[in-house]
Amino acid sequence: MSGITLPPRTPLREQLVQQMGEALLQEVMLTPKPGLVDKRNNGAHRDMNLGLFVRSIEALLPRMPRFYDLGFSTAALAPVQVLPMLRPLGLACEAGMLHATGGVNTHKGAIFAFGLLLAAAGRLTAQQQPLAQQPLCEAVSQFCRGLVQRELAGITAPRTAGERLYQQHGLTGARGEAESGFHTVRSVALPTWRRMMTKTGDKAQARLQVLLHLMAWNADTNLAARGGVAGLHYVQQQAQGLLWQGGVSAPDGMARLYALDDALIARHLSPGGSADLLAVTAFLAEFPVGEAAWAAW
Ligand SMILES: CC(C)(COP(=O)(O)OP(=O)(O)OC[C@H]1O[C@@H](n2cnc3c(N)ncnc32)[C@H](O)[C@@H]1O)[C@@H](O)C(=O)NCCC(=O)NCCS
Ligand SMILES: Nc1ncnc2c1ncn2[C@@H]1O[C@H](COP(=O)(O)OP(=O)(O)OP(=O)(O)O)[C@@H](O)[C@H]1O
Repeated sequence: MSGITLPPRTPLREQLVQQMGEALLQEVMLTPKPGLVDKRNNGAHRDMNLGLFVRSIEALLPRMPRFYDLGFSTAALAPVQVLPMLRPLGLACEAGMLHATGGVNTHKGAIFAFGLLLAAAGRLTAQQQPLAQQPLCEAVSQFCRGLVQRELAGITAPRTAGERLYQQHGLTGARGEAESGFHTVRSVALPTWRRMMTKTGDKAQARLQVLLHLMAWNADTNLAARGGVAGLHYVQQQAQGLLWQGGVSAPDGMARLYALDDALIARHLSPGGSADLLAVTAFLAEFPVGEAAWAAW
């Protein structure tokens, strides 16, 4: 593209893409995740398994630096002008995912979220702003300003689950979460992560507790697409009940988690959106990075 200033191939860009890959791998390997693909089973999915997720991640990562580069080279533009330029990259990523998975949607939500986050990181770096959680999420929110109103409010013939669920129930899904600057991640998941890491330092247990909190409060359109609003509320109530009884740290916490896994599988329910936000939480937990990390010392 002529006239576009691309960033130098800095270690920072490669570090961020590596952090994204690690976050996605940690998410799918975490076990037991109720209703989701993990090392114990394929959750409520007939068309997915662990190997497919790993192949999908391997297919996605080489495409992700483009989001950072576009965020960097468009740093002088108004944020709302950037999202339409990111969309083709996102759709190409989805095509790459579907090619790698034989047509199975493993990371649609993750591509959207991480494409925005990497573009935000590129924008902040070009603007010499600190790479920390708050400015990163604020930049994502600015990219997506008006997205729900623009893409969902006027829908007459819904083509996707997300569009249908907005029309029927006003659920905003991945778009709403991104436009809010990942509010659920910042207000629920990251505080839970920090609290658990301070309390026990056990990363696996902290991630399971984060997932439970996300399942308890996130309006996950994957659940609503599979089980209607009743299915979404069932999972939220079950997760809230488990947390109320002490969560994963309770003496019978893990046994209750396995039982919830079996219950969601029996009901064909999969909290895929919460799984995506779990990966976003793991990614953001690494920030501040770069100069901001040194400045934070
Ligand atoms: C914006 C997209 C992902 C919305 O897709 P869709 O209409 O199916 O919406 P929906 O929100 O139901 O689901 C998408 C995925 O998001 C995840 N998800 C569901 N609910 C939530 C939630 N509350 N919070 C976060 N993620 C969620 C699920 O894994 C789901 O598979 C899609 O339309 C799209 O534009 N994809 C191309 C990628 C792109 O635009 N990238 C450019 C920005 S980088
Ligand atoms: N470990 C995981 N297991 C299952 N789904 C996950 C996992 N991690 C993330 N997800 C998310 O959940 C989505 C898969 O859920 P689901 O299969 O309900 O979506 P779908 O493919 O759109 O629906 P359907 O399979 O009914 O056509 C993926 O797009 C992904 O965003």
